[in-house]
Amino acid sequence: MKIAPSILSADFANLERDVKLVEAGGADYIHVDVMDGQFVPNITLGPNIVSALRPVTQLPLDVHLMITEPERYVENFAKAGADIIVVHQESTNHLHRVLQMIKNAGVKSGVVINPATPVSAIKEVLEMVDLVLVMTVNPGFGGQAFIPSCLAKIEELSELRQTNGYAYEIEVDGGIVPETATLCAQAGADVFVAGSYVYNSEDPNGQIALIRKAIES
Ligand SMILES: O=C(CO)[C@@H](O)[C@H](O)COP(=O)(O)O
Ligand SMILES: [Fe+2]
Repeated sequence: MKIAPSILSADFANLERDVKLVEAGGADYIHVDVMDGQFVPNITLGPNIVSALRPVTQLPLDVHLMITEPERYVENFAKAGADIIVVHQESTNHLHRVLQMIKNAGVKSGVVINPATPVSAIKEVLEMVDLVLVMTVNPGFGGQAFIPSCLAKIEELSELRQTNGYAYEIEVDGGIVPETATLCAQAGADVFVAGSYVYNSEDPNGQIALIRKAIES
């Protein structure tokens, strides 16, 4: 079970401090939300922030691309120091090609589906990815409420993994707090992204410990 704090809710004027803080508190990945103002109605950061963060942490950088036609930028993010690059099924006409590009760049690849997208839409690429991300909110913003209908997709992905011997991790992102993390863990999730729950607190590492307790109990 892994916890991936999302820096979307960190203090952008103190990113180094906020990344080092959660690393010391037992985070497993640093989740980096990249938004382009087109695929989603918000703009965040680009490869230059990933390269600035690379030397400040030993943790894998889990880069969630919410951008149209990610094939235009995956190589830039790989060069910047991303360890895992995750692309939306809905963002490209060439999902297989972009996943191959990520692999060829020497980086782990992930595919992500929005709440309205079924698992069947990514069936053909499940054997080639290292991670499948199930959005449990509509992408674009932190602090939204968890959408319970997404749990069935986590169960489906968990069953498909077991039946076919696939190797992907199942990550969940959006509205993760101890209660929803427990439901996702029961459904088969392994990686838990949490932004506002961790960073909108006086004690981010206390919040990480509470999620850890919920998913490991
Ligand atoms: O990808 C996204 C939002 O699009 C996330 O990674 C958010 O950062 C999650 O925020 P919380 O729901 O945990 O506040
Ligand atoms: Fe994300």
